[in-house]
Parts: sequence; structure tokens; C-alpha cells
Amino acid sequence: MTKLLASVTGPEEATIALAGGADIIDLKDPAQGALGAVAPAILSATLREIAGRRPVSAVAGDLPMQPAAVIDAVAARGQADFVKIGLFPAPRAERLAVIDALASLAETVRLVAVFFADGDPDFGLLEALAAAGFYGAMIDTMGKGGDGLLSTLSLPALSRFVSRARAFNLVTGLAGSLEPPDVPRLLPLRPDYLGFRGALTRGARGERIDAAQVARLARLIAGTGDGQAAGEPPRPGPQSLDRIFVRDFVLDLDIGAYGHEHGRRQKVRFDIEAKIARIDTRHDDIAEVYSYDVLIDAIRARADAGHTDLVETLALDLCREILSDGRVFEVSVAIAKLELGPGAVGIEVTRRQGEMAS
Ligand SMILES: O=C[C@H](O)COP(=O)(O)O
Repeated sequence: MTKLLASVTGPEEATIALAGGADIIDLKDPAQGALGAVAPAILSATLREIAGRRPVSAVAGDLPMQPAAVIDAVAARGQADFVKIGLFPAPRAERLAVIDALASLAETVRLVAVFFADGDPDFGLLEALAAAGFYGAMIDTMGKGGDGLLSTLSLPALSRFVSRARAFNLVTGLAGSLEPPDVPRLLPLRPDYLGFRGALTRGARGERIDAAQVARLARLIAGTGDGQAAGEPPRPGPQSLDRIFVRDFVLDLDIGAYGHEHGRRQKVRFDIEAKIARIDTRHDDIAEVYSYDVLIDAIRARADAGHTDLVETLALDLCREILSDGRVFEVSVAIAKLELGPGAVGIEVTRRQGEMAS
């Protein structure tokens, strides 16, 4: 289950984050940069305030990739439950030297490496992180207030990061000017946590965080916008269902069983309809709805996965993926190849919750 990491400035905001339902309290001074560090004394005060009710992390600071400086900053914050270290832009050898040097602390401090989506991220370093004994790896953005994570890295790239880091037994996190509509798009990647600062305030990133904003994101991550967690079996059928749809979405796809269909892309049209419980948007809150973005992302992710022989396989894979969200009662997927015949040719399938093995 994905957790909510809330970046706070000290004990006062930590209690607000706790009240709002944050799972991880992350200490950071937003005025000092993407990973601006707070003083060790503020870390101690926050640990006293939280008193073990949640894990508390601290960032090492916006530091140059110099082993001695990074080690000192991490060691000074070793009392935190984990310490986040930014892999800032630098030649590979310099980043590796920092990672290797931190191996000496990894036995006593849980270390989390932070890649920056907009800072030349080198995911080839995941192996070195695992070898050095790191506890986790996450992606954030250096720039704040502009393009967020999803404008900087594609969902398939983020998905590959999560799978790869997990294969090295690293805890995974995603952050970077995330906003509420990003949450349902990132949850299918199943990161261990999503991190927020800007979206926790009612204004700029440097303003005080707000418990209602934290709670809104906590609700969204828990998938309880409609009173039911994603992945749970559907409740007894409602009187009628509403439909979320994507129509006429055309992509160039590597698909087909014939030899002449291999090694080239052809135009394929997707029409998807997901049936969900009746919508009630009394609060005009994204947490209350199932987003069509999730359908579009599922199509794009599957299209990115390489060659498929059969439209049938593609259609059923999409049904399985979409039904993995317990809010969807039934889904219809129509896939049409547009370049093979005089007209469109393809398949349409409909599947309900519980009908498909995961
Ligand atoms: O670790 C998470 C960061 O504090 C995220 O901050 P942001 O949401 O303002 O980009």
C-alpha cells in the first residue's frame, strides 16, 4: 500500500501532518532549496514531538557531490528514521564516490537516495546504491513550482524506475510538485510512498501546510474518494452505474501476428468504457472520482511495452489492469486496427470484477 510522505519544516508542521493522516514525516526547509536541510536541533525537537508515532526522515541538504560534505551532513542527522541524500548533477564518478563513501554509514543509518527528474537522473546507479546498503531510492524534482514530475518523466519511465529499484530491494518513492490529479495516475505504479510539500499548503510551497490539504491527499492515496479502497472487491451493485470513457484514442502500435506486421507500427484505435458507482461530486474533489487519465495511462503503458501479436491479448491485459482498481465494476475495451482492411478491424471485450485472474 502506497504511503503519504509529507515534507514539514519542524515540530509544529509535523503535528499538522500527523493530524491530516501523513504516514511519514519528512523534515525539510523549503526556503533552502529542493532538499534544503533543517538544523539537527529541529530534527531532535520533531522526533520528540512525534514520539515514534510515525517515521521521521530528514534531508541532508542541497550539497555538492563531495563525499566528506555529504557524510558530515548525514551523520549529523543519523537519529532520523531515514536520511534522504540528493544525487545532484555531477559526473558519474563523483556521484559514485559519494554513494561508495556512504556505505560506511549504511549499517547505522537508513539511507534514501534522491534522483532528480530534471537533474540528469542516472538510474544505472541503482545497482551501486543497493551494493552500498542503501534503504531506498526516490525521484523528486529540483525545480519547484514549474513542471512537475509527470511533465518531466513519462509514466513508463517512472514505472521502470519503481520496478528496477524494487528488484534491488530498495524502498521506492515518487515526488516532485505532485498535485492531487497526479495521485490516481501514479498509484498503479505501486511506489512505496508519494511525497508532497507544495500541495500540502493552500498557496506557495513555503507557506504553512494545512491539515485539510494533507487529509485530502491521504484520502486520495487510500483510494477512499468514493468510500471504497482501490483493490477491494466491489460493494453490492448500485441501482445504476456511471461510465468513464476514452473514445477515438489513436496510437501507433507495434502489433500483429503476420511477419509484415513485425518491426513497424500501425495505427490502432482504442475505445474504453469503465463502469463505476454513481458519481456524487458534492465537494468538487478529484478524490471523489475515478479519473479518465488512469484509462489513458493504462493504454499508453501497454503500448510502450513492446510488440504484441494479438489484439485479444492487448484487450484482456487492459481489462485486467483497469479492473485491478476495485472502483471499476465493469470495463469494455474495443481495439481496432485502422490500416489493415478497407475499414477498421478488431475486437471488443467486456469483463466484470472477479472475472479475471490477476
Ligand atoms: O520529498 C518530497 C518533496 O518535499 C516534495 O516537494 P514538492 O511537492 O513541493 O515538490
